[in-house]
Amino acid sequence: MSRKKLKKKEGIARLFELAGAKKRKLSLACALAVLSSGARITAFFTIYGVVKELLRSYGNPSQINFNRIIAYALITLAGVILYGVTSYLSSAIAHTSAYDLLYEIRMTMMNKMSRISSGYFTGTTQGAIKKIMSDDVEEIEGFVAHNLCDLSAAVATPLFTLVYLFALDWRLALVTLLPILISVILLGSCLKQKGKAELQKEMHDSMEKMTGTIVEYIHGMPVVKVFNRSLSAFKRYEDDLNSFVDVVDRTAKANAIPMASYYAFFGTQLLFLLPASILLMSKTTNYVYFLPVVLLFFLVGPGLKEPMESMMNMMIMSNRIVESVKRIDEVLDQPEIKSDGNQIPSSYDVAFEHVEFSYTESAQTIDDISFYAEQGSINGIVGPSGGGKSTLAQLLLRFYDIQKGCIKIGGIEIRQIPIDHLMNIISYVFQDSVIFHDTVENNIRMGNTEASFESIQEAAKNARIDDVIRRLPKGYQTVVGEKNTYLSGGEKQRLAIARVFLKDSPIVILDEATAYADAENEAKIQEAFAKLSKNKTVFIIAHRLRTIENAEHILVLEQGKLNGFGTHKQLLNSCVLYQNMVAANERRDAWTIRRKEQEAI
Ligand SMILES: Nc1ncnc2c1ncn2[C@@H]1O[C@H](COP(=O)(O)OP(=O)(O)OP(=O)(O)O)[C@@H](O)[C@H]1O
Repeated sequence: MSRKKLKKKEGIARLFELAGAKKRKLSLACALAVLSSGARITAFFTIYGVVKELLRSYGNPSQINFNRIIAYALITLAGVILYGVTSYLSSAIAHTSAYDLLYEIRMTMMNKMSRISSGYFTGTTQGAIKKIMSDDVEEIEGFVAHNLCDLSAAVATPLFTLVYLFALDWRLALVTLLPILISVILLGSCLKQKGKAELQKEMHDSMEKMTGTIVEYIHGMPVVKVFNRSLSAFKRYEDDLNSFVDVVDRTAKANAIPMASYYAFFGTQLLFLLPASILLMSKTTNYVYFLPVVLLFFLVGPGLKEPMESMMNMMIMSNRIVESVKRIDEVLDQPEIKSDGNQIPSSYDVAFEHVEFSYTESAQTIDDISFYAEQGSINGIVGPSGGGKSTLAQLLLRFYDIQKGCIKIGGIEIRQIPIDHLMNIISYVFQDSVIFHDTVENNIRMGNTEASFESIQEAAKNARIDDVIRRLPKGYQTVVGEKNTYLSGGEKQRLAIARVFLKDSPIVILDEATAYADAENEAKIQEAFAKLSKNKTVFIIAHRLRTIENAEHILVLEQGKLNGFGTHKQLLNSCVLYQNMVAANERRDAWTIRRKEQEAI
């Protein structure tokens, strides 16, 4: 499917496109629904045939053609059976297709999200994505499972009926159609009303905002509790809820008059049919032909109300899913991080050449940075908070694309390296390691899905976490976060280091965590990391300068600029900022020692 082609389609047409290979199944369900609607109305016409036959032989029963009546009875029976079978099959296929579609859309979106720039996933978009992935996709699933086939049937039933009625008597058919036409025009004007699409969009925006606030409220619950801000945090949710109620209220008001007139006209066929039939009857000479026709119109005319009504409801529903499909497309249309070439580096030295990057137009986060790190070297990145350390490291992984300069690995510009390969040759241990709600084994296996259990254990031993895992209730099969099996921050980081051992990539980035700085854990992380660093190009974002004293190079970053570059010794002689940082570190260590001495007295 070409993206160009996808962009042109909207609503139901786009839904079929999203269904991919499953769209044939979906079309089959709709075709069966149309067939079932045809079968459903057969009885009306066979009854008409029987009445006509009986009237033709009125006063002379011997003239009745019983074979014809039996044929009508058999057609009616066949219609009933066909209706039962086709409507069952249509509903069953629609339900399975709906779940297939749900799966397809969610997988396409998950896939897409793994290729979108990290810059897209800010606080606000997280709530929106949650709404799209759950609410909008569910709405589409509901529409496909319950409404799409009904819509096909609702269109087909009145269509079949009207064609037949026109064939019988075009004048009465026109009279039957008149109130329906008036209602449809009223409803059409209601749906196409100026500002209707905006109102629909406003409703979705408002729901998105509400979901975002709930997600943020739940994520921030510990902070809310500690600062006793439950009421004010809840107030924001209440405000969002109120604006949602306001949009719903305005939508209801905008619909009130057209919808009321629509319902008033709908189903008034008898009002029109009665005078028209009396008029036509007064002019006919052939009662035997005309009476069953009038009877059929009286029988079928008001019956048109039900399928037409569901058709209108379906149209309103399909109008709603247009917005849901649009929102899914907004995510699917996000630009992807793509590689411009297919070059594979054969060595793993890293070079930054006049690199510039900013998140926003107002501030330069990385400002003209150049440095060279040899293959197998250990490189510390230090500097005041907010200086751009994490950003610099993330640029190597193309979490964001730089605006000026270039970054090379093994002499190849990283844009020229296939993105999957780039991810394979770099490992990143984040400050706050993300551990998934899964077994410990599977959490480590993320580093290499093909790995044997023995190599997973080996990686855990190297990361100094094997003993902790063994103490868990089910060892490596324990699901993290379930039944009170939690890991501490430091343990989580060691589990993340185990992943990196298993991945065994030639370039490693460690974002050192300050939060888990107890002596025992720090020593364990250092031990694990020293082992991991052998023969790899390593970047350590360090908060404790001790960690990187022996590094080949230390980059000192301040407000996005490279303030100093060299070894610990070189920087002590040449970089004032580094000297100050070392002095501050020493004061902190001395204070810690003094405090320990006081505690010991
Ligand atoms: N996703 C983002 N969008 C906009 N600005 C951001 C984003 N992430 C970071 N920044 C800003 O970029 C600057 C550098 O942040 P970065 O996290 O790289 O600094 P850091 O040196 O790693 O800080 P710390 O030592 O506190 O972790 C900061 O001013 C920060 O506010």
